[in-house]
Amino acid sequence: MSTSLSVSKPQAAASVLLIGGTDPSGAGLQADWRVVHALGMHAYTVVTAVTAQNTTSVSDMGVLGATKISAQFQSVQQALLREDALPLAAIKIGMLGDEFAIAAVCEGIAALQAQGQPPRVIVDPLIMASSGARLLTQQGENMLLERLLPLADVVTPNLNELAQLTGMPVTDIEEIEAATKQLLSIGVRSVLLKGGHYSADSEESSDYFYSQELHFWLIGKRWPDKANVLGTGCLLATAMACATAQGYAITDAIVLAKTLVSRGIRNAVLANGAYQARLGDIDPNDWSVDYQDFPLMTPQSPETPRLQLPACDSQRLGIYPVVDSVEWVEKLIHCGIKTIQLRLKTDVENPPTWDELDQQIAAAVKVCAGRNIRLFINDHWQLAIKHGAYGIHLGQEDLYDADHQAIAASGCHLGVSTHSYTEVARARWVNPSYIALGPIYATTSKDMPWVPQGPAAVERWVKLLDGHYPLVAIGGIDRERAKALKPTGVGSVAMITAITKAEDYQAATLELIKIWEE
Ligand SMILES: Cc1ncc(COP(=O)(O)OP(=O)(O)O)c(N)n1
Ligand SMILES: Cc1ncsc1CCOP(=O)(O)O
Repeated sequence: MSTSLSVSKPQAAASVLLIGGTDPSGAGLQADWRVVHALGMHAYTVVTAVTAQNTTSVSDMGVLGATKISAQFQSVQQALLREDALPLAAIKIGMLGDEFAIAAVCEGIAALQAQGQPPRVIVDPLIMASSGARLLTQQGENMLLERLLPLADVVTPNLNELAQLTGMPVTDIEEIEAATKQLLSIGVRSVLLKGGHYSADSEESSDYFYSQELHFWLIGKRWPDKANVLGTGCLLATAMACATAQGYAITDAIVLAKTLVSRGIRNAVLANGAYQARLGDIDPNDWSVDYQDFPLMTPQSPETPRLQLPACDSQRLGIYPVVDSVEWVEKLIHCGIKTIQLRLKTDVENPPTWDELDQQIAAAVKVCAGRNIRLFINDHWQLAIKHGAYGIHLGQEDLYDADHQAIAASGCHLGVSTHSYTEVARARWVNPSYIALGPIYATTSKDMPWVPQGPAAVERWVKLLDGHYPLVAIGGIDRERAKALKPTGVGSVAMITAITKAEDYQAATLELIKIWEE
């Protein structure tokens, strides 16, 4: 899996545009609207079709003419010209009905794109209702492929729609992956296949994402007592649109949306013969993400068994210096440090030989031996295993190049860096011994594309992950910031500068330990 993930940049309030058909039983635009409302956002709507349906049949359906659809787009355009308008940051497209509606929608989108910052476009390509009735004409299907899908940032078919759009079989994982790739060949930028790996006896519901740069499976818990919940496809695509409108990168938007769908299904209630998703109260700042709804992400088949890495002896790893020599390891354990990382970064001009790395790692392990020190080795997992270090710390890129089976078999602990919802979902797949969260504050020790997350984010991560993994906050942490982070409940703070560049490293270390243990 490529690691070139885009970076989320939270942005000021923005609006979304919902385009689709109405459904009196609660899916369609009505479901879309509930998501936007639950997230405290503003939605414009363009109605393309009015349906009369319930859970068993579609009894009537009328697609609006192109003039009526265009007139609605013009109203939205005018509203967006107002000075107090919330900028349009995302468009979600659901039911379209026929080729004339699609043509009107394509023109409307082009006009909106020309008017301001182009919004992200998420298309849920509805072709059939679950009752089997067509929601899009055959001509419309051709136009969807030719004109609309190439405008989308993400297309979210279900299995039937993927088969219908590609004409390919989708009965197993290989076929699913091949059909998803095929959609890209007609100009689609990325595909999120909903429920791509699903069987009645599976405990999981897995979606598959594919783009030029990245592919992954997203594995969520299934709620078997809540079967066929209405409108979950609408919910997923709309939640993705809302998240991108809030500044989340596409992959973070997908993780958040999957979480919201799981929450909706878990809390679904039976009404008029069908389960209706219930979102309940949601805090738009953290989407009220609950651990039981949070998915795992992996480039491997969802059938691959998950690793079991050893748990750390404590959920609270304390003050955690990250240092670049054996000498530093020795000096700091004499100050009372119990968790430490040897981070031997390769100097491009003068790279150390394998033997030099081997000697330093062997020496660091020896210094810590018999002292109850958690010594993590950054990056060089083979040497950490060879010398029996307590643990290995890997970033996301190194994580996917490393031999997970070998690490798990070695008994070494594993810490993993994360910077976003996506990376936490990826880290969860390998079941690490701890999760590092960064950068919390701006750092001068490393160039990073990520926006510093701040202490409020640490609080959110603790709320989500505490008790499941020990957590380590890193990035720009000094004495005052350690004090500020303590009330978040995070069990550990890691730092380079505050210790290794301190005028008096011993005083600085003792002070940090005191603050943390007080
Ligand atoms: C405790 C801890 N957290 C994060 C990092 C960063 O690791 P990584 O993403 O691998 O980046 P580099 O350290 O390799 O630059 C860390 N080292 N320790
Ligand atoms: C390696 C790393 N990963 C995230 S922030 C960081 C650097 C932390 O260094 P400092 O404590 O000097 O900001």
